[in-house]
Amino acid sequence: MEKKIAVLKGDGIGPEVTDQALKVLKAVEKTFGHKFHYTEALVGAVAIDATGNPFPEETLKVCQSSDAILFGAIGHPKYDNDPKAKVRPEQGLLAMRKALGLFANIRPVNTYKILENASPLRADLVQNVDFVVFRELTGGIYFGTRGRSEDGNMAFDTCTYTRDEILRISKLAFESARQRKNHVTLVDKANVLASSRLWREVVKEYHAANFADVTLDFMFVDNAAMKIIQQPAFFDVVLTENMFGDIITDEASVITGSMGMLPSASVGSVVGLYEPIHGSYPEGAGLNIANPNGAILSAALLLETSFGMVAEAKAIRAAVEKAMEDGILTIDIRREKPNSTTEVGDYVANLVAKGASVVA
Ligand SMILES: NC(=O)C1=CN([C@@H]2O[C@H](COP(=O)(O)OP(=O)(O)OC[C@H]3O[C@@H](n4cnc5c(N)ncnc54)[C@H](O)[C@@H]3O)[C@@H](O)[C@H]2O)C=CC1
Ligand SMILES: CC(C)CC(=O)C(=O)O
Ligand SMILES: [Mg+2]
Repeated sequence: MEKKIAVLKGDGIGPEVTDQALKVLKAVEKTFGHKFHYTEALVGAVAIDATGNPFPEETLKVCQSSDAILFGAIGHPKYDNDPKAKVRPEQGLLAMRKALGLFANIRPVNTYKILENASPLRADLVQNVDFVVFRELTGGIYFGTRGRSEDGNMAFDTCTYTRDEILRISKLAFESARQRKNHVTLVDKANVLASSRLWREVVKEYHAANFADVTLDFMFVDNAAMKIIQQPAFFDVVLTENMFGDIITDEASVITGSMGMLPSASVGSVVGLYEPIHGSYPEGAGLNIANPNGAILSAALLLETSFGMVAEAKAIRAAVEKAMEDGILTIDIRREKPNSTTEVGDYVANLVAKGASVVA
């Protein structure tokens, strides 16, 4: 049966990188004999401009009636630079995650031999880095009560978590560890925060009762930020709350050579959403310079996770790697004679179109 994909390109470089992922999905359709149906919908600043709402009802409906969602990025400097803006693109992103129940954001961090020299870290530290961050996505400080005093001199944000919110993502992280190196690190700030102490308590109990065969350790987030640079190969599965996961995955992305390389899958009970971890990179928008690999690899995650198309996902990943080995690299990776966003998309799509056997 024809699979339905909602396409939410968003703002800035979002449309440019999503277009490359779409090219690659179309190549998959051809090569593997599938038929996908794409429906575009608005989110972010473009949605505010068109409707006044960063996540319009119509977009929610499109998402709910799709089998998977491909998302670009949102965000625009006209809102970033206006602290008094009443409606912001980011509200659309958060509303979408909440409305679709996307409680787990899964961000794989793996390095490529060909990119070892693009990393700010020494090659010996980068080798064999392969970990995955399970970031809680619909709780914590991004969703807590916030406010500002009437005189404007005080502001607050609150971080809350419930036992159930911690349990459901912990289950996914431990299950993933069993398929990997059997090692989970809970990253928190339990020496200071009550919410982190609840995370520790719940994860410890849950581990002992259900996943005692998995190695579990605990690390304060400031230490984790250091360890990701000092010894990134230490990590296998990182389990953490919303804001810590947001911050440490941007940090981790540069180990691979560029922020533009990392894909992610957001899952819950309704429909999966797939997006590169980066934002709308406004300075790069319209210049055809952004690295589309994070978006393309997000399409691979979509096929694998939402459609169970493992060979197709493998073909995309192999094509991305082969393109880089063939020297097809955007300016974030190679400053001399870089390739454009569209050149990378065309090259990867071509490799996939040449046939699964060529690249798999
Ligand atoms: N999921 C989303 O839609 C996200 C949206 N944002 C929004 O994006 C806007 C810009 O935020 P920033 O903090 O500048 O984060 P950003 O992720 O957009 O860009 C940070 C830096 O990363 C690099 N970069 C990002 N994507 C790249 C790509 N595909 N290829 C090459 N280099 C890339 C660029 O050097 C850029 O200056 C803001 O409005 C922010 O709120 C930020 C993060 C996530
Ligand atoms: C609006 C932010 C929470 C988006 C972000 O930085 C992310 O999801 O990585
Ligand atoms: Mg982020």
